[in-house]
Amino acid sequence: MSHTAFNHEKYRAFPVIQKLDRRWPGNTIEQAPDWCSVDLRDGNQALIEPMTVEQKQRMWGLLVRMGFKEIEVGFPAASQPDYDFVRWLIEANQIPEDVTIQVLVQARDELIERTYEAVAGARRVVIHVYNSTSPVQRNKVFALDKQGIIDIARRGAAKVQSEARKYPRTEWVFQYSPESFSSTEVEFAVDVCNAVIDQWQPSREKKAIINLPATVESAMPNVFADQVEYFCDQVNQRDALIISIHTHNDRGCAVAAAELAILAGADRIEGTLLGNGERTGNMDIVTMAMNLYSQGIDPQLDISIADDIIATVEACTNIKTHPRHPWLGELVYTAFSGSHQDAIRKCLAQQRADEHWDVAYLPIDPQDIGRSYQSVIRVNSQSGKGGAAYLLEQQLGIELPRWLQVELAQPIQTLAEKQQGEVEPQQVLQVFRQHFMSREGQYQLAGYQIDRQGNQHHVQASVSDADDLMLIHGHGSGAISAFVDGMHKATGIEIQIVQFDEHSLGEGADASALALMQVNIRGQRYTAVAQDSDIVAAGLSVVLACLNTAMKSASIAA
Ligand SMILES: CC(=O)SCCNC(=O)CCNC(=O)[C@H](O)C(C)(C)COP(=O)(O)OP(=O)(O)OC[C@H]1O[C@@H](n2cnc3c(N)ncnc32)[C@H](O)[C@@H]1OP(=O)(O)O
Ligand SMILES: CC(C)C(=O)C(=O)O
Ligand SMILES: [Mg+2]
Repeated sequence: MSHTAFNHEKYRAFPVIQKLDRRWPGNTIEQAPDWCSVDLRDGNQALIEPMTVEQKQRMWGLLVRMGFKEIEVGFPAASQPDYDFVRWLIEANQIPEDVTIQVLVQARDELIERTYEAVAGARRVVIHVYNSTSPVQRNKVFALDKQGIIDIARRGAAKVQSEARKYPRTEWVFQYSPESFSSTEVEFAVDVCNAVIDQWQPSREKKAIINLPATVESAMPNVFADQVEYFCDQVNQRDALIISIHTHNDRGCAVAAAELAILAGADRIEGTLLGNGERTGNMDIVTMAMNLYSQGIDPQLDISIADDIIATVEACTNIKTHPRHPWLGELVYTAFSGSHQDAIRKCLAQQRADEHWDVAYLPIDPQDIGRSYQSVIRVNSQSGKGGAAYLLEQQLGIELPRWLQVELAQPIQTLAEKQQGEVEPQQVLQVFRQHFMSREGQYQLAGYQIDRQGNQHHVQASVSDADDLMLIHGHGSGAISAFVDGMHKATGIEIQIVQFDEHSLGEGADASALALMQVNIRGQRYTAVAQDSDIVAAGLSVVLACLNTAMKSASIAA
């Protein structure tokens, strides 16, 4: 049944920009932009419970560790915690030489004055002033015409400038945002910014920052790129400006919009870690940085400390990270499905350290961000033979032959379906031991002796048969075939070896051998694995283990 309130006719399409000279589609990103974290401001203002000073201090520590050189630390004129935090940074000497703090303020005189008081004594500060410019803000919020909006911007810019003169020991950088830029007529956005630029008179040596926000993301990223390219072409004194981008994620494209904006000529990106921020969040800097990293570009941020990033963001925002969050989510380097596991296993086995990364389904090496290969492949009912084999191989340190992978897949699938969930690596090992390495059975190897003449082997072995001890003699081209011959003579059971593999486990005094075998007895196949410190004993024992498995089945026992 349709819901009458759900009516698309309530909305209209975003106006198309008639831009026939667009150049950005042919550009590429070749280096990281300047980054500015706004976690402590835009991220903070969107939280149910804004960060305490302690949480802000913790977030600050992380941002510095990651290598941010510009950090918007708050809106100090808005609240006492914001003010106190900024004072702590300055008075406790917490700002490294190469890091610049940024503070946000509305274009209002009393707030600008308080903002300067808050940052007094800092070495270098970006004063970020803004007012909103879009039609809905002009008409409904500010009830002003275009000139009225330009006047707010110019007056705010002038006030920022005059206050700065009162604190000559600080190096001031001025930043202006036409808030709601992407919903503003782009020609008018240029006019407003030109008024601010005219006031500030920046130069190539002393640039101003013009920050272009998609305060609410309202159109596709290509439209935003057109707006940014138009702006960069038309704004005055482009070479005296740093063009910054501040996108939000209302349509889920904040990162894409920021990337296309770089193609369109922007220099700097504002965003937050893991995308916290108003509504659906700010542009996620971690995602954009990792997008660059995975293309061979140095992101100039340390994302290798992924677990630290997640733990700190979660502790400061009280928001959990989605397990499928791009690049950092708990599940993004994990494959449950069979064909993915198979491909990952094969590619990982061929990946060489001196070659570019080229692994199907894994866009980067999970180890780069501290994830182990152990967690790459996980097993549930969607998994094929490769998954369980991979987990077992990780634990045993051997490569399972394909025929045994197939054998192992069946009991693992049964278990996965039975428990309706993930099969842990330990369970895979348990199933393997239960199914293939049982030491119980009628026949056990008690001792052996081998004579070799040329290619001929003669085996004399003692095999316990329940309470008796059988002495067997056999001949063959190898120790195993000679033993099989002896067992045939002693029991009348013909054993045909279908598959046989041997691996050594461990090294030195602790080394042992693993013998893997599949036999055919009276038309049926049986599989077993035996382990022994002696490689020949492992090979003979696995014959008996296969025979024991066969003896337990109805067809042989009968
Ligand atoms: C897109 C963004 O994220 S912008 C940043 C938004 N962040 C925040 O607002 C968080 C911190 N802000 C606050 O705590 C408060 O807004 C304060 C303390 C700064 C100011 O509070 P108030 O004085 O009550 O004003 P408020 O913010 O509600 O704004 C209302 C008034 O300021 C004017 N105003 C709002 N923004 C601006 C601006 N950028 N420049 C100039 N005037 C502005 C409005 O027109 C309105 O004027 P009116 O009272 O004459 O109608
Ligand atoms: C203050 C501005 C830059 C902002 O946060 C926005 O427009 O989203
Ligand atoms: Mg914002």
